[in-house]
Amino acid sequence: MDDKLSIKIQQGYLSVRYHLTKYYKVLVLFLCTTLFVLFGQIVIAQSNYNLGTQGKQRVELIVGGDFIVTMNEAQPIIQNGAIAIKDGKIVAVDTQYKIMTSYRADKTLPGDGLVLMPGLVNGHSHSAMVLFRGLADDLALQDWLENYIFPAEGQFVDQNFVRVGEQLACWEMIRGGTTTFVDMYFEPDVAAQVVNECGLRAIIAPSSIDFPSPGFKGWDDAFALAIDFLKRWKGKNERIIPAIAAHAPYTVSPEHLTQAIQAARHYDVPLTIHLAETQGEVKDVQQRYNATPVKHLDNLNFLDPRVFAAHVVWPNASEIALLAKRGVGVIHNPDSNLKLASGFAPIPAMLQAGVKVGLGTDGASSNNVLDMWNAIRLTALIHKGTTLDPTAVPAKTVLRMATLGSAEALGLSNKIGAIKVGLQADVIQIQLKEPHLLPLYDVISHLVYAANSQDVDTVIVNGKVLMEKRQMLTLDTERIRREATSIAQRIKSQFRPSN
Ligand SMILES: CSC[C@H]1O[C@@H](n2cnc3c(O)ncnc32)[C@H](O)[C@@H]1O
Ligand SMILES: [Zn+2]
Repeated sequence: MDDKLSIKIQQGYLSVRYHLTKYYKVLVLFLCTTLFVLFGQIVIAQSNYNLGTQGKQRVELIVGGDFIVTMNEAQPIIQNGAIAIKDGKIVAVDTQYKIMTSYRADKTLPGDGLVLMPGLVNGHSHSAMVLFRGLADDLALQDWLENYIFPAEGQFVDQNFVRVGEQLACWEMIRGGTTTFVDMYFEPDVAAQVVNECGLRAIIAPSSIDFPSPGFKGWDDAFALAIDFLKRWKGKNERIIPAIAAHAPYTVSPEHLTQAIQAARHYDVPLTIHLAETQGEVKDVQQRYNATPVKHLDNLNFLDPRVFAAHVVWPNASEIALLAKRGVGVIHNPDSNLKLASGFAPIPAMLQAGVKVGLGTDGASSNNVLDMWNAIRLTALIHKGTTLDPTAVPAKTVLRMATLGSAEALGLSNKIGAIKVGLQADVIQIQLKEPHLLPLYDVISHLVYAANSQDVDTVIVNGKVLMEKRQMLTLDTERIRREATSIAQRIKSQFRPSN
């Protein structure tokens, strides 16, 4: 029958019928069935979703990785893993399947082609010195410090210098996967404000030294400001830990070193110092105090677990034993030690003795980058060369030093340094797809010997994403570039070294 409309009067009603061909009847039947099936599927999906989300715990963030390198002895590497983050802390570490079926998150950062690991902990830096990057190279420590750096600091370091320098340093550190750093410098309130805004975690240790430094006549006024700073900041911000810094045994008198450690104990804060950095320092301290630098500090009752010392290139065997016994942390800065020709710190012997050893970059005018991947790679290489032993400081040990090792040395391992339930969520994702990371046999090997700072894909501190897929989220990088360039122009035209 042809399609046609027929209108009839049937039993008193007006009947409108549309006569369809066989072909159209099949089509209508097909459409109705499809609609019915689709509707059924929507109902089933909705009830599955309700069932799924009802049983799932809500978290803020889920972060995945093809591998999680945890630094937790109990579960060192998890394949196809993920973590759940709530209130800035890690609340679960497991396989992706377990995490995805147990938690629902406001945001998920999938882990395909990525390693998830603890953020890097830079145990020694002078952040704002990035503005002196490349100003004085190829010099020995004393010449570099006395004739170039101290004069430059006297001439240019002020609040604006530290604000811009700190921002530039934080930008560089976030790009490279550093999530916590130690800042031993000037203008601590400005530094703390920048750290607060950019989202990193930092120990901020205002410098005290026995002679004039930017803004100070000498030790007394510098130390008074340091105490004032720590009284105002201690316990105020989860990510900002105030500390005390005494420059070094050759620039701070025994009375002032004693004052520093007493204050650190009284206010219960960390204390940091440059120690046994060069052979010249060992000679100088020996002559003045009739003791080698570590022994000199021990004679002053200075050494305890709240102290962490940068460099320690020239300790003798009994001093290494003393550092281990007193629980002092040591921060190894291989780039700086090589560039200033200070020497090779006896890291294998210190690890063997049980010293808490972490890694740092030092300032960007003795390095010249705040790049922990360089420090990791150098540490894994130079000690093999100096000991003629290829098993010295293996890859796994170095990666531990850059994360949990530094955290232990700084007294922060109850908060950071590993991917473990209860610790703060300071984690990074590293890409594994670029050619220098292919093929992949051993993820730890790649992280130590092949990866670099540009492989850092995403950075999270305290559960907050600071860089996502290399996109900076908390700093105005264009403005920082402009301001840093303008300060550098002034330094270039006005700086006069003192020799
Ligand atoms: C008082 S701490 C800040 C002070 O230390 C200077 N400094 C930077 N790097 C080093 C180093 O390797 N050894 C000794 N002193 C260093 C920095 O320029 C500040 O003046
Ligand atoms: Zn230093």
